[in-house]
Amino acid sequence: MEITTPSIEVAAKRKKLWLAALKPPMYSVAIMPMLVGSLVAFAETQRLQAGIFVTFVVSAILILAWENISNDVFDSATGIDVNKHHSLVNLTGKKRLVFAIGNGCLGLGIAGIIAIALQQQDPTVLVLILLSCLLGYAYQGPPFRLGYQGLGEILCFFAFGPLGVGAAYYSQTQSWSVGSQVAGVIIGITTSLVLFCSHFHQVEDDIAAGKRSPIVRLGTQRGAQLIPWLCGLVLVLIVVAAIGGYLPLWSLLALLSGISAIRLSLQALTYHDQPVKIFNLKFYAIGFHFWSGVLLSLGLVLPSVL
Ligand SMILES: C/C(=C\COP(=O)(O)OP(=O)(O)O)CCC[C@H](C)CCC[C@H](C)CCCC(C)C
Ligand SMILES: O=C(O)C1=CC(=O)c2ccccc2C1=O
Repeated sequence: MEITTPSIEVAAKRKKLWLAALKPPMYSVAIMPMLVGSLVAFAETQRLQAGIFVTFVVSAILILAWENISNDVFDSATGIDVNKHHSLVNLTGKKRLVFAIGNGCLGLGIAGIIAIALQQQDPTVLVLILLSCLLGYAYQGPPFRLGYQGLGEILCFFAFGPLGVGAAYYSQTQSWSVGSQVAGVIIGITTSLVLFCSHFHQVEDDIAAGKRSPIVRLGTQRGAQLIPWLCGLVLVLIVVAAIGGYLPLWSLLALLSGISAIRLSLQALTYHDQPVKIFNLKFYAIGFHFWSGVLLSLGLVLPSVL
């Protein structure tokens, strides 16, 4: 039998809390719009500006870090995070420092986007990303706090979808295309699905803090029933985009993510009203987001390399 001392247990628990606070898997939602938008440009033009791509990915990660760090600060003011032990504010007890670090991330992220805009002598990308950040602030910051009204998924759709993917495409081509916007809609829906799935285990805390998340509004059962329909919509859009010629036929590879969609739907339908079992639903949704995005990306690259 393994003997563990209390201090080792405490350290392991603390490490777990820090990992939960920093949410490493979540950063795939920042990378995917950049990857897909840039690869739609590559599929259409056979060119990829690697420096711009890397700068954009790093900036997107920094901007998402700001969103998450400042989320803990704003939520500490409403009392919604009292039971959230992995809130950065609860973990450190240093609200001002946490806020300053978050704002530092935002500053660095925007600096990267400004560098792209300056290199291209074109402010379009900067305007699109500033708009995304504005939506991100409106989600959680005063006086808006639109996430508390259940509007987060709509903001999330536009920020990561048409705006995020559109900005990545524009940074490569300095033009627009229907294909990139169709890809934007697909990424927008899968990203909003992650946010939607993050509410199931928080219904009680949300009601107590006056947050009317979509799951508080719909109830967990109807919320769970919506998930297969949203996954199905994504898969239908992939078929329509590929058959309609907006994306390469190889994009149909992304249909394989249907396996993740089935796992996600089954988990939601089975455990929707059991917080202890449903707390990790958002990671199932990240799985669907990840595989649909990666396989779509593969489908965008393969026609040029085969
Ligand atoms: C912070 C977000 C969700 C967390 O919400 P919640 O308060 O329920 O979570 P906790 O339970 O952990 O407290 C995500 C909010 C997303 C937002 C609507 C849109 C963000 C836009 C980004 C700032 C823009 C990113 C640009 C880019 C990568 C294209
Ligand atoms: O902590 C979370 O639950 C989320 C964090 C986050 O950055 C994000 C971004 C886009 C969609 C959903 C989410 C979260 O759910």
